[in-house]
Amino acid sequence: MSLLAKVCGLTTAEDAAFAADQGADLLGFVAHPPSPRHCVDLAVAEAHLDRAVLVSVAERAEDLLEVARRHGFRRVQPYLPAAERECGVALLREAGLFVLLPWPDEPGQAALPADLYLWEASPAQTGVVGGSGQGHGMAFPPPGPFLLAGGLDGASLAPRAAALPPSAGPQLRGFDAASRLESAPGRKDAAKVGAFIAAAHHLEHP
Ligand SMILES: O=C(O)c1ccccc1NCC(=O)[C@H](O)[C@H](O)COP(=O)(O)O
Repeated sequence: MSLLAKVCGLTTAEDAAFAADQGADLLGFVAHPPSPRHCVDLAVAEAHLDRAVLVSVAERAEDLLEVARRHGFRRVQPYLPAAERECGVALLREAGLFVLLPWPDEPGQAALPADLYLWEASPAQTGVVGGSGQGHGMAFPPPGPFLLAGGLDGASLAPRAAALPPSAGPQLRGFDAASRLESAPGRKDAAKVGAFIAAAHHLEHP
């Protein structure tokens, strides 16, 4: 079974079209103004709704849902305050959205149900929410199938997959990368994007 490639932090129609043409399975569009990968015009995602993911840092799930509906997103990656997370994720799933739930590599998280988890570096480690370009210790695996993220690019997929804890390997469904695929903050490098997607699709499921 081929593993998935999610290219995250797309900000322009050109970069999104290139990643889609290269065969990216999922395309992430970030709604978080402090990020260099904030997508000012989420309408660019509307040409790719078959694989677009709304990646949003929001205080309330209702706000995220409103943005998702306005643009037609069918998948969301919600970053919600801890107190909102359980109810918010339930609300988004009840609304029929596919939830790719961020799972930072840190202890003590509630095992909320989700369609897929995104195992990424903890903000306590990186100092930022979401994309940081930093890997993590892979010490606290998600409770279900996941995409592995955190400082990945085409060259690092195979060694990182090989270093997964044995219990986590069977749950690996693919990879996500953002900042190490850039030529400048917020813009993707075509060669790096192509190499990442090819490497993900080349790997066999463990
Ligand atoms: O990429 C961002 O700047 C970002 C900002 C706010 C929320 C989420 C964000 N990215 C989410 C992702 O899915 C990243 O691709 C993932 O954490 C890996 O990032 P990177 O280590 O930069 O490859």
